[in-house]
Amino acid sequence: MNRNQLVKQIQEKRSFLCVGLDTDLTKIPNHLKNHPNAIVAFNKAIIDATKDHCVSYKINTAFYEAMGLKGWAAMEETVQYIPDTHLKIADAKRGDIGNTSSQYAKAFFETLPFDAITVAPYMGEDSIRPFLEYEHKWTIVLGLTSNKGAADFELQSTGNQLLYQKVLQTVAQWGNPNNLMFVVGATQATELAIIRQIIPDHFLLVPGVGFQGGSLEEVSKYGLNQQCGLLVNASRAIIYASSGENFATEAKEIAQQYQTEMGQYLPM
Ligand SMILES: O=c1ccn([C@@H]2O[C@H](COP(=O)(O)O)[C@@H](O)[C@H]2O)c(=O)[nH]1
Repeated sequence: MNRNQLVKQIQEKRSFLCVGLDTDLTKIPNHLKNHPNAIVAFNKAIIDATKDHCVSYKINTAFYEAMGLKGWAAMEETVQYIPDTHLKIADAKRGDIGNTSSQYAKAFFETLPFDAITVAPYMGEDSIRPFLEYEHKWTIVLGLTSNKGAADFELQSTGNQLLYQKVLQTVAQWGNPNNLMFVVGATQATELAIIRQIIPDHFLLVPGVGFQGGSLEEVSKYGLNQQCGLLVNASRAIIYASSGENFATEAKEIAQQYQTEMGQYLPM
């Protein structure tokens, strides 16, 4: 999916919501637990219920990898079920020496039909370059993450700027706003004004609203650009809105609430 297609989806739906499919067998409703393909059945119901209210789905691969072969199969079936109108993100946080990163890129962009993958920048340009070589695919680089540990390295000073700011400035030169995005946690909304000075045009993937307490209003105030430029992710707040048989209708309700609020903030 290219940038124009993504922006068109956002404009049509008046939503920049990304639903996170962090599906955990221990948390899905009891009536589904004995289903022979429980994770996929749950995910399909969530996708059917939320697809009119979001423009993207983010599969955090950890939840699937933890289940071994069955998990990979569930991930594959899930990503194939997501409509092509929606940006399909693998939240895999990969990155290694060049030839290994090439294999990661092949795994998520060719073997699996993801549009985007999250990548850690710590190993530098050659670890990210193989992902950027794919046309119409997105590399989403960790910038300023939502967790407390962001203070350990990302928020440390390196001369006249913070480490995460140096990452944004440097990595932005390796790609362009049509193939690169950055992760910025919603819990870091106050940094967004500075971030927009460094990377005014890039899309930002913003996790951390809902359970982690980030504010959609603050993120939108400081992070939106002329073409929206934001994908705000919520995982647990949507997929576990109810643990009963009504889980999908409750998930729809929460996704719709995010969509309505997002519509109020969108500039276009
Ligand atoms: O800085 C980061 C980077 C990634 N994540 C991931 O996003 C979701 C958030 O889930 P919620 O349930 O909405 O809190 C999850 O997959 C994280 O691994 C993040 O939270 N922060």
